[in-house]
Amino acid sequence: MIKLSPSILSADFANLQRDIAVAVDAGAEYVHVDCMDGHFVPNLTIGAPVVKALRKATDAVLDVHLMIANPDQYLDDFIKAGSDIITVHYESNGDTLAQVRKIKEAGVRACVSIKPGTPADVLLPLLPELDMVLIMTVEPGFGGQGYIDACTDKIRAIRKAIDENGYQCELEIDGGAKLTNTPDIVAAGANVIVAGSAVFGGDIAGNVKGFKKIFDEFENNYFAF
Ligand SMILES: O=C(CO)[C@H](O)[C@H](O)COP(=O)(O)O
Repeated sequence: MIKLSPSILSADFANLQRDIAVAVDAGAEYVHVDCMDGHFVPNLTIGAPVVKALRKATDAVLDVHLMIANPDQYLDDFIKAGSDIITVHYESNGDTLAQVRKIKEAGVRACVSIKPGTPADVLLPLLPELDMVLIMTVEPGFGGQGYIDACTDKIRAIRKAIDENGYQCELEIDGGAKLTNTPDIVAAGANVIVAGSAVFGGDIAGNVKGFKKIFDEFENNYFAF
């Protein structure tokens, strides 16, 4: 199943509960929470206290993306805050596999992300243990950037590895997804689409429904054969 994970980085920060409710009521499966520390990326956004507040504000699946230099320092906080999925970056400090295992032992789904300049191969040894993998399709840090086309080959490579080995691992992409390029992104093999500006810029419910329509069309064609 193809899922939408609206990135609240582009939502109204004074009305997160409202904007999340509109997106979820319109059919979004996950809610993507971009946590940035001003070190791993040149932007400072959301910390564990806000995730904790969001946990009280919604029953939606909180898909928490840690763009932080030192996950080991903060993993406990994000686990206790009520994250459903936690993504750590392969490029962050520490032992990525140990971080994945810690997340899973806490009963939280674990995901590892790579930046656009990191080859997909680094994920291959991790895939058997992952609930999800996240291919960044923009340089992490800011919403509203253009999709980097060169990342599509990485989506294809990871989809092939997941399918050939029968791994139970979702494949998420993050950055620059619009209604126009999403058909190609899902055709390449992504099954969780993060979209920020394309969801929260304008009519939130209408935008979510636009993505869902594309997903439905793809699934109907795909399963028709
Ligand atoms: O992680 C992010 C930036 O680091 C954002 O989630 C991502 O860029 C989504 O925003 P948009 O859909 O507007 O590109």
